[in-house]
Amino acid sequence: MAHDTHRPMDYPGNLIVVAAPSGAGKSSLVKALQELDAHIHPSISHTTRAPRGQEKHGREYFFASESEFDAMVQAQAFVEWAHVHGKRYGTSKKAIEERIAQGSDVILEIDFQGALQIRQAFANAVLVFILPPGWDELRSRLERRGEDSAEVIEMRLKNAAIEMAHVSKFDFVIINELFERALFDLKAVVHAQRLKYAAQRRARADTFESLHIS
Ligand SMILES: Nc1ncnc2c1ncn2[C@@H]1O[C@H](COP(=O)(O)OP(=O)(O)OP(=O)(O)O)[C@@H](O)[C@H]1O
Ligand SMILES: Nc1nc2c(ncn2[C@@H]2O[C@H](COP(=O)(O)O)[C@@H](O)[C@H]2O)c(=O)[nH]1
Repeated sequence: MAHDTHRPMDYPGNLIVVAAPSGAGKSSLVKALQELDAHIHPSISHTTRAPRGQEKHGREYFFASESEFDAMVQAQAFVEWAHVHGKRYGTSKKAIEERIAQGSDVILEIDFQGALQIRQAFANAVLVFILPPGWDELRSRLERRGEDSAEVIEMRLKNAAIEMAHVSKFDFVIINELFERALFDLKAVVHAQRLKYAAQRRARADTFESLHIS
């Protein structure tokens, strides 16, 4: 939906994409991961939904009006964007490109549509899907969180079934039943991604060196 640019991914930083049905626990896991790992930086998305609770502009999201969001779409400012739960959400180029170009790892918490757009633009991004242990638990997490109306919770549960139908397109699936276990699994994915691409970048550097190309 966002754009059709395909680029070779040769930035020194890694992109980690985490998608999940609303309430599965991705924000909680990503926050815990960031506390353990100073090299991971969050991508702050833009959204047309209203702030809830203690959310602050520029911290959880950049809250945008429909016309501001339209202007960004027109200006091709997004690497991906999608309609999610009746609102629009998007990742700006600014949110990620500078960081990965400087060698930082950036983590995106986005829906499956956005995740698949990121894969088109950044072939080396790793896509992780977080599953809740079951429907009843997903509902009770949304209810216990207490941030959304009953109507919004129903819509999010309905959309969860659509999201879950795309799980096979992801590189890794983590079941967030025991929080610490799921966090351990997410850390393992990040480490594996770093090792994989560090090795590839080294191999490429060696190849260039042996060909005397700098
Ligand atoms: N393993 C877990 N066991 C029990 N509760 C959990 C677990 N993981 C997260 N939660 C709780 O479930 C609720 C939803 O979690 P969270 O807000 O992280 O979900 P989310 O996937 O980021 O949702 P959204 O996409 O709507 O932002 C929160 O109240 C959180 O504390
Ligand atoms: N495609 C994108 N999806 C996004 C982005 N940021 C968040 N999201 C998705 O929205 C839902 C709902 O979030 P909430 O904060 O309103 O609960 C979330 O589950 C993500 O899947 C984005 O930049 N692009």
